[in-house]
Amino acid sequence: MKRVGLVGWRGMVGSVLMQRMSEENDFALIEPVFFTTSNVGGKGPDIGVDVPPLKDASSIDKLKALDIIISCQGGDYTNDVFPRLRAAGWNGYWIDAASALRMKDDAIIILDPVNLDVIKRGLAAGVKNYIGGNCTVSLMLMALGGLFKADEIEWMTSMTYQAASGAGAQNMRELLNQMGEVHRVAKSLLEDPASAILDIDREVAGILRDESFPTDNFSVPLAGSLIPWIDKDLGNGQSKEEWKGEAETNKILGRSGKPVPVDGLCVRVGAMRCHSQALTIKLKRDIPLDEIEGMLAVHNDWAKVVPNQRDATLRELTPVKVTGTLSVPVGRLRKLSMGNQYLSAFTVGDQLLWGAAEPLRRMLRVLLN
Ligand SMILES: NC(=O)C1=CN([C@@H]2O[C@H](COP(=O)(O)OP(=O)(O)OC[C@H]3O[C@@H](n4cnc5c(N)ncnc54)[C@H](OP(=O)(O)O)[C@@H]3O)[C@@H](O)[C@H]2O)C=CC1
Ligand SMILES: N[C@@H](CC(=O)OP(=O)(O)O)C(=O)O
Repeated sequence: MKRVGLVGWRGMVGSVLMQRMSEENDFALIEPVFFTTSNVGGKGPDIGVDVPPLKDASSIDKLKALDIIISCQGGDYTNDVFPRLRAAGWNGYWIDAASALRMKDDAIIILDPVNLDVIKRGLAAGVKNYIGGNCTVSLMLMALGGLFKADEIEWMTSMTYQAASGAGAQNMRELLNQMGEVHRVAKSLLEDPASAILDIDREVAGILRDESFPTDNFSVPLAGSLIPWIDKDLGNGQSKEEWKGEAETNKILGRSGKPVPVDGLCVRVGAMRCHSQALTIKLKRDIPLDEIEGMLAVHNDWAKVVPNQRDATLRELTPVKVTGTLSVPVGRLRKLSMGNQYLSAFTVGDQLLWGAAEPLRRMLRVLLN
């Protein structure tokens, strides 16, 4: 049995990974060894069987004894430990949720329903580093895999509506605290059916702009507002999150020639853990809509085409419907007035599942098989 080290298992992504590995019985196939950066000797997670006490995640000697390491600990940990581990001669497989190694030449971005061929070529060539993609990119590719596979996309823009969870657990808590504050100031007026809506609105705008409003994590209000910038400022007008769209999409697809241009605006909204995206796609040719729907529906088991009708859209194509599931619905499919090669689409996906944890556990399965 392979000895598999798990680092970062109690964080937000790590907890979702543990849950999925338990559901899929992955622990029965491996000898798991749990690590910590804060509680050496402490108790590991409850996975239905006894596990040894937590080991030190900074110990190169302990890590060297493993065949496979899965890290959800974050980029700082990867940047610190990974180079030292390789320098010490460790030749095992490194699977990581953090972005630190994603664009390195000796790493493959993993999303097996979309790029199992790229992963297999990497394994055959001796590549040892397998890194989860950016959540927005992975979810877009799960939804549009059929069109990318058929190489029918000339270019694409994506306008995102990204959930609080993408910024971390503390940010999810802060969003809820912000919502609570907004309700608190409006409560008495809301309870009075005769109160004027503009009075309510004035109270709400007042607290959103008040210095006491909880913004330690987001730095500005998200509840009752939105944040049209995610990740670093690259200095050229583009955010790093926006840059990932084209860079990671083309790397995941293993395209060596001309990249498919993918660009747009990434925006944080007050959803909890589902990212949504509005996509405008320029097709290479005029493909009938029913053929497009067919391509998307058959590409993988999780992409679900939602009919472009009001009721179906409200029922099936929202973060509330998708949260906590592996389903990646894609709808609002129609040809735009710019011409028959211009297609619109809207997709929603849980950014902690297909956006983070699921590609990691499936990579483990690929290695075990
Ligand atoms: N958040 C997201 O949506 C996504 C994140 N990622 C990447 O995954 C990595 C991990 O992200 P995320 O899971 O959000 O990180 P978390 O901050 O939730 O967890 C990271 C580590 O923080 C430590 N920690 C300290 N206090 C606590 C606490 N109260 N509860 C739980 N853990 C605690 C744990 O380490 P220890 O047990 O050793 O103390 C844990 O492993 C990052 O590199 C991120 O970029 C990738 C895709 C999406
Ligand atoms: N940046 C993403 C979450 C994330 O962790 O992305 P990455 O793995 O590319 O750093 C978001 O804010 O929604």
